[in-house]
Amino acid sequence: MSTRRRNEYKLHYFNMKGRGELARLIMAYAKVPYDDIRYENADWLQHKDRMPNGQLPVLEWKGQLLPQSLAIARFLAHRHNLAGTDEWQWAKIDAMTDTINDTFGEARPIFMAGEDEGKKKEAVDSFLKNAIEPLFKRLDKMLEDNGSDYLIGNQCSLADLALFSCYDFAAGLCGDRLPKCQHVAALHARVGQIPAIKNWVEKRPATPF
Ligand SMILES: N[C@@H](CCC(=O)N[C@@H](CS)C(=O)NCC(=O)O)C(=O)O
Repeated sequence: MSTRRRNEYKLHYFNMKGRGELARLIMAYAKVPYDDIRYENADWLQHKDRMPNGQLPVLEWKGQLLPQSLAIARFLAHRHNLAGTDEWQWAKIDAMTDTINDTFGEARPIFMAGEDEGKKKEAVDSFLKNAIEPLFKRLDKMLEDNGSDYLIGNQCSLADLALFSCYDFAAGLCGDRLPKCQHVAALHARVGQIPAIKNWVEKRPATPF
């Protein structure tokens, strides 16, 4: 009989950062072991009907399946001390996380372009111009004005991990074309230096974007 303890959580997603990496980052930050289940595109249709919305990510906890990346992130943030110090701060963290997460929808045409390099370039240009540049510029100004090391309040929260995840996702798609926003880049570096996050980034499976 195996004495190995089962992990409390299972995260179901594809082998990409996308909408799943935020949950992985939270669990890395909280040092919670979990099953990081990654589906290959070719196998996905076999599993699709088993998922509540027919999409991923899905968090499995106590035999139940929770869809929606932000519902998953909020649940984990509340359980692992990333939800701020009071209800108002949480509302601001939540709003910021939503705002950052909106960029994933804007990246969809890049994936829809398939092998068409011309279309792909157009979609990357549009993603940068319409989603990433306005977001990063707004956040850069906000960080400069609030003088804090973090987006909301004075400690790392879900919003900072969302920014870290979005930054890496955008870098994976746009490379060195990311806008140069010094406060945003400094926050990304600061989060990347948190030992548990650094450890995850160094050890995680190769994950393109
Ligand atoms: N609003 C959902 C969107 C989920 C979503 O679009 N998932 C995509 C991957 S990022 C997916 O499962 N695509 C495969 C499919 O729809 O069959 C969330 O935030 O989790």
